[in-house]
Amino acid sequence: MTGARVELLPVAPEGTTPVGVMTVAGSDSGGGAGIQADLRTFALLGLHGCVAVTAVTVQNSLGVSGFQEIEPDTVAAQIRCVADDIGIGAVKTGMLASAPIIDAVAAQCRASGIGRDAAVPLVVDPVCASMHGNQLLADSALDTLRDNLFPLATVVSPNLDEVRLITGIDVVDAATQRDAAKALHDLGPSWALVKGGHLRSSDESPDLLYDGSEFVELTHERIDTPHDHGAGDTLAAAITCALAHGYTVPDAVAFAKAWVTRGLAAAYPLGAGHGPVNPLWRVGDCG
Ligand SMILES: Nc1ncnc2c1ncn2[C@@H]1O[C@H](COP(=O)(O)OP(=O)(O)O)[C@@H](O)[C@H]1O
Ligand SMILES: Cc1ncc(COP(=O)(O)OP(=O)(O)O)c(N)n1
Repeated sequence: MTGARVELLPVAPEGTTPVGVMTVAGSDSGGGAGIQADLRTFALLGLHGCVAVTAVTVQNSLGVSGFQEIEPDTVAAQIRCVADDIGIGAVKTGMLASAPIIDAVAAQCRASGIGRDAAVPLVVDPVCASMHGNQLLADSALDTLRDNLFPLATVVSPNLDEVRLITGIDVVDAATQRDAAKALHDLGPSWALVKGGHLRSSDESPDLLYDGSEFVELTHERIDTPHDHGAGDTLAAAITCALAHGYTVPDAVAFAKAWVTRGLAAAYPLGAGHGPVNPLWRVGDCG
């Protein structure tokens, strides 16, 4: 399957330093989601990707069979040492696993000038579970996520399962998607993005962005594929790249939506389960 042409981000000339971005997320041993998906998108969009590992998952195309968390101080130290030396244009969070890790990340973001009211935009993708339903965030961490991290975010990007856990709203149509965007925005981020990938009732995959006054509807045709592992990570990683290049949030999300749709059109089977969204089409495009 081939996809539509996608607008790309500026690439630094050889030998010059690309714009830097950071992901604060878990490792996926199967390479489909988490840090591995983020770094693929960062690299293929021409950015320098830095990493703060929060957890190491034992995962393949069939699901997550376990994970080991990283010490909260070590997570914060990774952010600090990168921010102090390399500098970053935007930061994304993914799997944060526990309340102590969220607290450490939020405190370090405040200290390093990362967040909605600071110089460096923060994209919070509130990963709660894998696509197979394996839990990736402790239940006890939901309050911490809502109270300590959401108010720091430039944009939050939950899927519909995460919306239900965070706001209690069951999104089933455009009206409830708006209700959810308002409830998420009330938690403090500059923008709330309610992803509609799990709304399977139409030929489209409608996402809704809201900043407290303006709703922006972003929709693309639904790609008919079971290989959508890492779609949320890929979208949030591309938003992060575009923000680092100075895009506004609506423009960054529109760019990222086109990027993830193209990756879904190029998705490939892997193992016995769900294959990943595939930004590797870019490699062929370059050749
Ligand atoms: N089959 C699909 N076709 C087109 N876009 C999709 C499809 N599935 C998901 N998306 C898009 O991919 C992004 C991630 O979507 P979603 O599946 O809702 O989140 P998550 O991967 O976090 O569960 C969103 O922009 C969504 O609209
Ligand atoms: C380490 C890690 N981070 C995030 C995820 C979530 O990805 P996925 O299972 O594809 O679910 P979506 O959020 O994309 O629906 C993961 N599995 N592992």
